[in-house]
Amino acid sequence: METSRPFRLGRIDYANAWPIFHYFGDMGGVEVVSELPSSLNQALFAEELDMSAISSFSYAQNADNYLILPDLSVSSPRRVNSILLFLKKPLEHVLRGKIAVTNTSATSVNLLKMIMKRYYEASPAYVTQPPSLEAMLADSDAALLIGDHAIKASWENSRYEVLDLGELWRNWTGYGMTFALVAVRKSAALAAPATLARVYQALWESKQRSLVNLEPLVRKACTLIGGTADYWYRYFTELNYDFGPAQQAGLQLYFNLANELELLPHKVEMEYWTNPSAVQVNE
Ligand SMILES: C=C(O[C@@H]1C=C(C(=O)O)C=C[C@H]1O)C(=O)O
Repeated sequence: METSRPFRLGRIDYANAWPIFHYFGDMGGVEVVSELPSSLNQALFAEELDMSAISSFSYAQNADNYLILPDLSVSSPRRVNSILLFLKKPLEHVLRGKIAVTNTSATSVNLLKMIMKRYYEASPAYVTQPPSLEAMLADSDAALLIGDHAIKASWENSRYEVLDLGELWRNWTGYGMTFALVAVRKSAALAAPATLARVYQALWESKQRSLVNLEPLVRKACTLIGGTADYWYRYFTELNYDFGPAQQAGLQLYFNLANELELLPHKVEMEYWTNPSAVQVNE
């Protein structure tokens, strides 16, 4: 018997995760919490959530206690369009200077550190700040923003040169990058297997339905965030929501590099939840 306590599911409050959640309606016994990635990372770790979309870096930090939900992610094979480094000074100066990074991210901040260290062979200073471009650039040479904050800042500040971290990673490694995964705490998976299976099925169906017809998401984005329909069609199309062999290989490389650079204290072996209702029984 599962307990009567609601199953708590975390949803990333950025457009990049909409396909996974857009059609996830009310479900008995499930409470949805909508937050920015760093808050969700913390809440899942603190056991305030049972399952959540989280930064892939946060999965790696807690891989012993979490399982990955298969075939769901926020990834980009090439440019991501919303993980952007805004340069106030020329790049040569930034490489020796100071970068302000958003306090809403875990994956992208560490990705930036890897790119700086290994791709540019540079060691700039970092300072963490709330995601407000002008305040960040007041005292730094460049600023990293993610999600809707990055998108809006890119529309409003065309005077800055902008580097797309998805594109840099791809040019450097030849791989795509996975920024977010959906993870469940192992103890929650044991305590509520049937609810978990229902939630997973609904998230997976939301993804499929969203990608078959992007129009409702595009319209919602134009209304809530702004921009043109063309922008949002391209945005959702250039992102990828699968977690197949290609995405897994890119993310494993990221985890290995994070460990080599001591951003992660241990190696990571990805472990998956398997859907009991999908298991074929041979009679
Ligand atoms: C694609 C993006 O990925 C996001 C980046 C995250 C991070 O850097 O920790 C976390 C969740 C993702 O939704 C984005 O913000 O644009």
